[in-house]
Amino acid sequence: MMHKQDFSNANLTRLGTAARLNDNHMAADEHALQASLAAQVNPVVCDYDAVADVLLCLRQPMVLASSDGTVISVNAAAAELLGDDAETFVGEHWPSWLANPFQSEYATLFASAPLPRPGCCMDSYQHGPREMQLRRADGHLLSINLSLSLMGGVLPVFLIGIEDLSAQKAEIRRLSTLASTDCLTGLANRRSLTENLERQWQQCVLRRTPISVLIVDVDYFKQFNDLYGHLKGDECLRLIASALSSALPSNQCMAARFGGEEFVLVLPGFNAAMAELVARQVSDAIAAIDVSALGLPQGALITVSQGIASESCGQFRTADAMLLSADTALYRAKRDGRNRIALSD
Ligand SMILES: Nc1nc2c(ncn2[C@@H]2O[C@H](COP(=O)(O)OP(=O)(O)OP(=O)(O)O)[C@@H](O)[C@H]2O)c(=O)[nH]1
Repeated sequence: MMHKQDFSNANLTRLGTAARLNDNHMAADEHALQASLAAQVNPVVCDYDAVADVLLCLRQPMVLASSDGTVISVNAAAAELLGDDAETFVGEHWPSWLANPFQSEYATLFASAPLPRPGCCMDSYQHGPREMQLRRADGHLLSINLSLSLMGGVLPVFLIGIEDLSAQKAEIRRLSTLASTDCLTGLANRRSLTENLERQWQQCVLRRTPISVLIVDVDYFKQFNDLYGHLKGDECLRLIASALSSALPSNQCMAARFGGEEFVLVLPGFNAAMAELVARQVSDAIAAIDVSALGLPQGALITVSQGIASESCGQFRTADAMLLSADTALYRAKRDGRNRIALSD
């Protein structure tokens, strides 16, 4: 994975020594470039020995690299993050640790020129945290923030600060799942439904493809609760949710809990006839629920009523209008006796 450079000073973790050795071989124009660089960055000549010592003491993952990107020193925290002993990484070209596009960006920046190139934007060489991915020694990708600091002086070096973002990312994922999921059934919640429906609506209108919504409402659910108790009612809603998921015809379609004992299916690309077929599959999946698994007597029935509305040639001006029309159709299905499917006019 790592691109090892022939770094002849690899064992010279004392930067002062490295600086002196390199300094002897430096061409006159490189001196000139360094001088101009030092003037831009920090005119004070750095004590590299002290820098290296401080770096090793820091608890934050830090790497010290020469101006061509070769790693000179890795502290214990950085080694742990990279996934191997610190010495393993000395001599490597640090941009090779990164996933693209940052690997290419930094590799180009640091590979050819022994110094930061004159005229190149200084922000490329020193910047605050930038989010990217780093490949650990075991191949796993890690989300990180990388900060780059250029220390100008006799021999410019780079301090690379790394912050592991995995825990933060995992927490964001957890919270975002919580914010979009209905906690009882595990389906998408109403907030997520509203966002998804609006997005799908916009896309379908733009592509001139149909879109349908299906509202599914459990019949006589108050009676169910009264007869078998609220907890059984909760279990029943979970089984219904799983039946709805199983009836979804594609990954683009979504099942959500609208509220109470009401659910909505969003069917992008589906016209009225196709949506009706899905509604029939929903009825079949609900009829197939094993009531004995709920501890209900044989013969106990769970049924749903469904209302469908479809947009294919400008019937509705908004997604909400389509949803309202599906609700009106659902009301008709209830009024006409329940356990049936009604299409909007
Ligand atoms: N167990 C349980 N019951 C719920 C939940 N949310 C809503 N309900 C119940 O669902 C029932 C809905 O009753 P109604 O609106 O009268 O509807 P219904 O009895 O299904 O009658 P129709 O829809 O006309 O067939 C109420 O008794 C609510 O308490 C829930 O999360 N769990």
